[in-house]
Amino acid sequence: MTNLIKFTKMHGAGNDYIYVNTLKYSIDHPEELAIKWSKYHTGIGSDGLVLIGKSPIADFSMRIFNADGSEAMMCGNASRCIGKYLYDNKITEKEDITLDTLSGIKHLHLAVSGDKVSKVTVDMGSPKLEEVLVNGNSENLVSAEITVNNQTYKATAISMGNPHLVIYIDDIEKIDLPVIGPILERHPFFPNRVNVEFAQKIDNKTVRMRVWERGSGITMACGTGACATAVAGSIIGQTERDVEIIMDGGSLNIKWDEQTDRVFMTGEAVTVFEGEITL
Ligand SMILES: N[C@H](CCC[C@H](N)C(=O)O)C(=O)O
Repeated sequence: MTNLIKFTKMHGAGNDYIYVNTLKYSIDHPEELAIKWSKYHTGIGSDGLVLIGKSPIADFSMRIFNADGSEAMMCGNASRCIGKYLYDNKITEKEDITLDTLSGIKHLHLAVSGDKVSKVTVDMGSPKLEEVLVNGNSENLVSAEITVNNQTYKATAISMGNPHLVIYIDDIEKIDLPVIGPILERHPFFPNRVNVEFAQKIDNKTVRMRVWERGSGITMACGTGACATAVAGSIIGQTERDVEIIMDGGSLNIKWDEQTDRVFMTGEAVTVFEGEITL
């Protein structure tokens, strides 16, 4: 029996995922499908697979699988796209939605124009300094030295529900991301691997950032990575708390609220196409 699954390809600032509504189509081996469907030549082509589902504690749930099949705890760009998916497809009429994720419940606020969502703001919660393992001891990295390929960088490790290593440098063009990204992703400090962001301050409110994502490699953008970049920039005194993060595929506004300690991410969400694929 063939089993046809309807999917939607969406992106946020160029970070593209395949979205499946599991309220209608059940998916029991997402790890395998994320690998197969993410391939650009033989699959649909994406940075990973996102499952939208129901939740006993929130309006909806999100699960996200990287292109290598590993499951991520949180995804900023996917959470915005889910807001658009739910509203544009008339699955909800709410403009404020709660989303159950592996890193807790996130709140989405939709900006609607006509009958479609144009932008989404996500309350990404409070950032934490990510604990890393240095010589067997748990430590925080704040502008701390990390050496790869005989080059020493100043790095800050932040958790936005998932782990990020943010490195501010003077000239982002000098970084050979395909070479250094995978080495840092698997640096011994991070036994569970890490998402890697290289950032260059343009001014106090603007940062250029490129990302190597754990499990997916170079992506055009990363929502949690943009949040981590803004938080790290503010902690090490490079930037203000309200910044524009410019990535290869577009930019996101990140506000780290002083009163509540919560990070708010705002940006676009775009539907690219819909299709059907056989399981
Ligand atoms: N692209 C996502 C993050 C995926 C994170 C994933 N690569 C991991 O933590 O393993 C974002 O927009 O936040």
